[in-house]
Amino acid sequence: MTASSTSSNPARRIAVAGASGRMGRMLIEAVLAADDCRLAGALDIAGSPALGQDAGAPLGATTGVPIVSDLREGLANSQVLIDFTRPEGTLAHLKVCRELGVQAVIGTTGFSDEQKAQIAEIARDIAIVLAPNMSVGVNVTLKLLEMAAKAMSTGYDIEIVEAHHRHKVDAPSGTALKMGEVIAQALGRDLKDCAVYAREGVTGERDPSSIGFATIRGGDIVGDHTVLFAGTGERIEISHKSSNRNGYAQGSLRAARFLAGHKSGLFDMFDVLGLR
Ligand SMILES: NC(=O)C1=CN([C@@H]2O[C@H](COP(=O)(O)OP(=O)(O)OC[C@H]3O[C@@H](n4cnc5c(N)ncnc54)[C@H](OP(=O)(O)O)[C@@H]3O)[C@@H](O)[C@H]2O)C=CC1
Ligand SMILES: O=C(O)C1=N[C@H](C(=O)O)C[C@H](O)C1
Repeated sequence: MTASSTSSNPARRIAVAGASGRMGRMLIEAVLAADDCRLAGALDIAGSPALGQDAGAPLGATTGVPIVSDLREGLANSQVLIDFTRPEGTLAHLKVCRELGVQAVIGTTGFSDEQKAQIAEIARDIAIVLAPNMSVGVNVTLKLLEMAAKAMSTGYDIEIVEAHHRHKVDAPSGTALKMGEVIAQALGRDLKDCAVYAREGVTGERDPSSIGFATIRGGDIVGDHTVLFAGTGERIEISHKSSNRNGYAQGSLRAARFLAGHKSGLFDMFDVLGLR
């Protein structure tokens, strides 16, 4: 939905955390371009050289919204925070969101189980969308994987290969892990018991119940994911490739619009896109 805002349907007031990051800049551009959204705050970490700049400066735009590190100041006028930062930053932001009653769309990846549990606890008070990949294409791919895994539950070895830019700090990607979880669940397995994250030396033969992961880091690759179902005499590859970051930003805005109808609860992009 990209309906223009009206007096009965006012624009969503959105703050962006990690405003000077790769996703932060993309999100600010997307918010400024959306008729039904308004940039209401921009946050970055203390010490960032971007602090004090107009949030639109990298785009050559003047928004009147400065990038600040004070969370209460950055969130004061906002209904939703869109956060693509680091796990510890996101958790700190969420605590203030809960205090102020600000909703959150979280794209950050690399959370520990304990950090995920903290997010779930905060979602008892505010509505949150948490997803390791906001793009429509990746979420449809997850549904395809669910179907493929059920149909190829025996006789096929499952390997997940992901490739990202040289700056990415977590591995495997949040999306690759989610793909693994979806496949494991479809097969009645627990990813914790069957994931193989590295192979080196004399590893022995492949355990047929395992789900393998391989990680590539290099250059400016935006985000590629391929799941291989390798059988005898045939193999199937299901791939998604992002060629820019706009799909992640547009998915985040859809999530921000979706949250308008919710007071509390933890949601993902299946909820936002009606894929559940
Ligand atoms: N869900 C999805 O669809 C997608 C998820 N991601 C995830 O989003 C996250 C960010 O990715 P990307 O934009 O490429 O990363 P960047 O490193 O380009 O940007 C991160 C931003 O967060 C800031 N930051 C770093 N640490 C903290 C902290 N502790 N508290 C507050 N702010 C902090 C950085 O500031 P500084 O540079 O000064 O350190 C920077 O502005 C990653 O976890 C990535 O995996 C990415 C793309 C899509
Ligand atoms: O860091 C990135 O760039 C991306 N991170 C997300 C992930 O870890 O899955 C999503 C996307 O692949 C880009």
